[in-house]
Amino acid sequence: MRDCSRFLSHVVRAVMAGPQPVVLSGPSGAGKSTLLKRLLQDHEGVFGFSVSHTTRKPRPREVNGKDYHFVTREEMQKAIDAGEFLEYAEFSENMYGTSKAAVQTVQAKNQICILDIDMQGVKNIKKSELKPIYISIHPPSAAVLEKRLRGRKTETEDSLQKRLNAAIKDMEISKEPGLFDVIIINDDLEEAYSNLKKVLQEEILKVKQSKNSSLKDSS
Ligand SMILES: Nc1nc2c(ncn2[C@@H]2O[C@H](COP(=O)(O)OP(=O)(O)O)[C@@H](O)[C@H]2O)c(=O)[nH]1
Ligand SMILES: Nc1ncnc2c1ncn2[C@@H]1O[C@H](COP(=O)(O)OP(=O)(O)O)[C@@H](O)[C@H]1O
Repeated sequence: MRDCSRFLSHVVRAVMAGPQPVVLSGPSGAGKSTLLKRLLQDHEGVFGFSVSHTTRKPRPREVNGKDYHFVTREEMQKAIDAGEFLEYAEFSENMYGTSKAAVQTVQAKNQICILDIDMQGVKNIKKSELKPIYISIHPPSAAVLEKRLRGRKTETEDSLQKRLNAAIKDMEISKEPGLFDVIIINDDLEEAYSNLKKVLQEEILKVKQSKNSSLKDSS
């Protein structure tokens, strides 16, 4: 009986939490933002981006509250100390973190929550209750990654080198069995996007069906 109620409480929690979240990881410059922006645009109302906090400076065209919550190190540390973060990490001399509120905001809308996080974030989320689908986006080679990062024109030589060093380490770690559910090579963008959609097809369908049935219920 106790087992049964425990099982039911798991089910209730799973239903209340909404669709299964998605973690997109992979080296800086692999194409995570490009792919996820497209996913969000093409599936309006299905996906919601978990807006992280960071201490790095905004890039041109980045919007506070949409791309990131841009904060000072003091503000971020205070919020971490107050237990407001699901995970956080130091990357290339800046802090990054997923607040509990960022994920809850998306889940409250019954959308698939997408987290764009680094490898330390992946390892910490593994210890949490979130249970997402783990996807790693890889470039076809280190040389292509460097070319793309340089082409993006967002980095100084110093931050570019830090990203490339982290990339080499992270791509090795991501081959660890069981760490990622899927690794997608982003060589041709169309092909990578189509592979990403295939992996998420089932969850997309579930969200669309649940939205349709709640529309019918309310009419
Ligand atoms: N752990 C963790 N990593 C994050 C978070 N937000 C972003 N990142 C990662 O931080 C790294 C740097 O991100 P960013 O400065 O936007 O550079 P970009 O990846 O080169 O566009 C990337 O690997 C992101 O996936 C977060 O909330 N938590
Ligand atoms: N398949 C691809 N082919 C060529 N360029 C790409 C491809 N995917 C992404 N890019 C470019 O590479 C750069 C890095 O992509 P971005 O999405 O910013 O990576 P990330 O978010 O993983 O750091 C951007 O300038 C983007 O336009």
